[in-house]
Amino acid sequence: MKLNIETLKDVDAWQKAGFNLPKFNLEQVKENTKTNPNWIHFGAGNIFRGFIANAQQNILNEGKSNRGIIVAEGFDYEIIEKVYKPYENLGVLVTLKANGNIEKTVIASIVESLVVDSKNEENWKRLKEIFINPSLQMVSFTITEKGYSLQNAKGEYLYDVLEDFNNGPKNPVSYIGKLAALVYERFINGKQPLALVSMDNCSHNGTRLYESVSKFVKKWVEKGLVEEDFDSYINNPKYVSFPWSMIDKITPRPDPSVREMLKRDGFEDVETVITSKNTYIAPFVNAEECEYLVIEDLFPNGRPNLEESGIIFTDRETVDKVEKMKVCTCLNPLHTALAIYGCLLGYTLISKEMEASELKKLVEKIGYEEGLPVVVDPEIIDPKKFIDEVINVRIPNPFMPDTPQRIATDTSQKLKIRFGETIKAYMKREDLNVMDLRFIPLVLAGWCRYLMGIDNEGNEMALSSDPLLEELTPYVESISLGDKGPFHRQLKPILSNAKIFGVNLYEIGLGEIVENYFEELIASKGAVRATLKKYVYSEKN
Ligand SMILES: NC(=O)C1=CN([C@@H]2O[C@H](COP(=O)(O)OP(=O)(O)OC[C@H]3O[C@@H](n4cnc5c(N)ncnc54)[C@H](O)[C@@H]3O)[C@@H](O)[C@H]2O)C=CC1
Ligand SMILES: O=P(O)(O)OC[C@H]1O[C@](O)(CO)[C@@H](O)[C@@H]1O
Repeated sequence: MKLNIETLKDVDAWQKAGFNLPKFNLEQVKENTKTNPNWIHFGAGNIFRGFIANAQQNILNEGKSNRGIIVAEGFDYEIIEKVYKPYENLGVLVTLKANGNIEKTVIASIVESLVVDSKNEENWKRLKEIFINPSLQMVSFTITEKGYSLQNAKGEYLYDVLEDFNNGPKNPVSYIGKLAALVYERFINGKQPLALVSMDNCSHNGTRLYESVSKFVKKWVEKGLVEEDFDSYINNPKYVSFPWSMIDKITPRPDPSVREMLKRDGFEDVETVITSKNTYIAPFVNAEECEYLVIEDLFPNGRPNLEESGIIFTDRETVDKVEKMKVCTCLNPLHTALAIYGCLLGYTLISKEMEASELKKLVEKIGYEEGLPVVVDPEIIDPKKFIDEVINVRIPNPFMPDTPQRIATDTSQKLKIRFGETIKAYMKREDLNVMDLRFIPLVLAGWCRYLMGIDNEGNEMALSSDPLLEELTPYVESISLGDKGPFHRQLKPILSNAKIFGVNLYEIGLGEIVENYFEELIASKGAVRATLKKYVYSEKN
């Protein structure tokens, strides 16, 4: 079976092969969207197809909407050329459920795909047409955290950004410059309202997007390249809003095992493309079943009725709390603990780690015993239920091809939020004592052990990319398995760095505890697992 609109007409063949098909009139929805678009999404990658487009498809299937989504790709044009156009914007979502069931759904809610390239006359003209249409309500984004940056790591403006600052909205080349130019079109064509909704995984994402867009607006106004009022338009939420959101659905890259399964089911269009910009994308997406999307309800021109597909609309404070609940306590600290110890113990699947009772116990201790007492409770989602689902359903899902090595990427940037917030909360609370924390320090010691680049068996181990590796690994490189402590001299520069942990661990008394764990973790080959077992099963704990 090939993936295109024509083959979908052979309903029997698809259904026999176990695929769910769209239950709406594709041509009609396409036509409605063309004339009255209400939603355009920037970032044509996996999470968009695996979560967001599926949400709209559910609503269309139930007859509760008559319009689809237009997708726009402004960074990696190859995605559109190789994975959207050849399949007429269709895709297959493979949902890998924790009970082993696999659901295959043909997604047809994306009705048009465009490259955001001001040199591509046809697409640029169409984008302008969409942006000036009063019916447009929402522009959403999944463009990674990098997508919002106007500067490089040294804090210098990128070349494309500087070009656009100087040239104004005429022929923009930078990502946010192109977006700002399209919003300007809307401004000069009737000042219609609009919501720009970041759905990326960064804290306070709406503000991140606002800051980038408003930088362009300010520069252009300063240089007299746009009407002065454009600034007030962008800064008035009655016209343009930048809601915050929290998104959660583990969506790994297209996996070879899923590709083989689809092939066996007779689906022919399975090849993964690795684009020259390093996007891993295929006509199918594989993802877990569980998903959360919580969006601040701030839509000056109305919004798509996504609540019909389980998406939660609420106030900004609640979005913030949900994000903190997930990132500081209920999901990401557990992920990072499994990433560090998983790499050290030679695992290549997160789910496999959960079969080792000492690792499962470790995350239970971190989540339930150390995290939950200080969790930020968003009220709309019960933290205990959320963490139960993470520990019992999501992370152990044996069908999810997710790896500790992927999650170990950039650990130095993640520890502050994932563990530092809990440490700080213990320090603030009178009824809690930071010195009672045992398992968070064990993870931090595990990370110092990880930085040695030697696994539990004493073999060299590749470290996942991280901007601080070059700075930190030299501190521990002279240490060998079996060395005796103290290791204060070597570990102090790491453990005292408040930029990494959110606090100087020595100042609060945890530095020495981490050092002691570290000494046990390097005692011999096999000491990593032995130390874990010793502490997670100890009576005291
Ligand atoms: N995959 C996942 O499990 C989850 C992803 N997310 C969020 O979605 C983002 C994208 O994830 P996927 O779609 O799965 O990744 P992907 O690799 O499939 O697609 C990445 C998308 O971002 C664009 N992009 C990459 N670098 C860019 C840049 N410098 N400027 C502008 N656009 C750029 C690409 O062109 C592509 O559209 C993540 O970074 C995260 O913020 C959120 C929750 C889960
Ligand atoms: O540790 P990282 O790299 O942020 O990845 C965490 C994973 O879990 C999630 O937070 C789940 O939504 C995803 O963003 C990602 O797949």
